[in-house]
Amino acid sequence: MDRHPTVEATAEDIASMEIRGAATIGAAAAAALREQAESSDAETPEAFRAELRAAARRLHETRPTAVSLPNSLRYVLRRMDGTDVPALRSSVVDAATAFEVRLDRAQSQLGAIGANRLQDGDVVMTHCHSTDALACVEAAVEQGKHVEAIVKETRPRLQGHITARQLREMGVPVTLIVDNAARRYLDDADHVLVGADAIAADGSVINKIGTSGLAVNARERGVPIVVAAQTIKLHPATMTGHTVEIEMRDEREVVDDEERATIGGIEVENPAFDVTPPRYVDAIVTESGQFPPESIVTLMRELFGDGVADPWLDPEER
Ligand SMILES: O=P(O)(O)OC[C@H]1O[C@H](OP(=O)(O)O)[C@H](O)[C@@H]1O
Repeated sequence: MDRHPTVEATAEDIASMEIRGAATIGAAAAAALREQAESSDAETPEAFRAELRAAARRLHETRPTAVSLPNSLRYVLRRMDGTDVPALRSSVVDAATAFEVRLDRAQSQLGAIGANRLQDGDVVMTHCHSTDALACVEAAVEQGKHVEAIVKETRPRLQGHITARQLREMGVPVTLIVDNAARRYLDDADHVLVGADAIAADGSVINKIGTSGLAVNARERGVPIVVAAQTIKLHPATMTGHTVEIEMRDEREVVDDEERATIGGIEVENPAFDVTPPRYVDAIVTESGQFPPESIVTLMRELFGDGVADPWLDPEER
């Protein structure tokens, strides 16, 4: 069997952002590997392993920035073990399921830790849509705290609308603003609360484009910047000096072809993420506790000290 249709569909949905958000992408990738394993008709262990690696490669090539995707694939493929196909299959199924359970548990632990930073009556300003960041607000609300939110709409994909909807479902009063209004409304905010697609070893935060400008403005206004990021957002390759690739997305997300033609010959750039240096970040909240950005490398060494091989590559390519 070649790639399972679910792998292909998941890959397409990640690329088109039908499936989006770093944690959600990681969970979807693990589920797709499980589907591939469950339906595999490989007759030899080698064929099974090759199939799983091919599926992981397809998922890996979809979006380059959120490290939860390779961390998810790594988690599952490293646990692929056995001398026959049934054993290999069940190791992959178990690993994918364990990964999903871990994600859920990590997010609720992180939420409880992040909620401690929020006081009754606080106002948070959000950027984009982060399930990790929202877990902090949800836990605070469940503790009985009244929290309000100023939600940046987040051009060009308007993920702020998802954030606004989910906050309303929690009963949180929401003020939606355009991105350009953020500085004006920072005076009304007690925290900037964002997620992350990747955290580098020096504590830099790679998150939705606009995060770094927001952080600089928040620092100037004296508003603390909190990043909610479970440990699958830690980018192990940055420990050895690799940089994080910033995804450039389709120009038509910024301006459609018709409008562009009326403007005349212009260049359009659409980076999906930017890098916020650690000096603009007050705390990174993970399921293992909260850290000043500069000390996140200690946690990274603990979690990824055993190396960061890419198990989706064929053995001869590694
Ligand atoms: O894992 P959670 O916290 O849900 O999301 C983390 C981050 O993923 C999103 O990226 P995109 O919308 O997929 O480009 C945002 O940048 C968000 O902060």
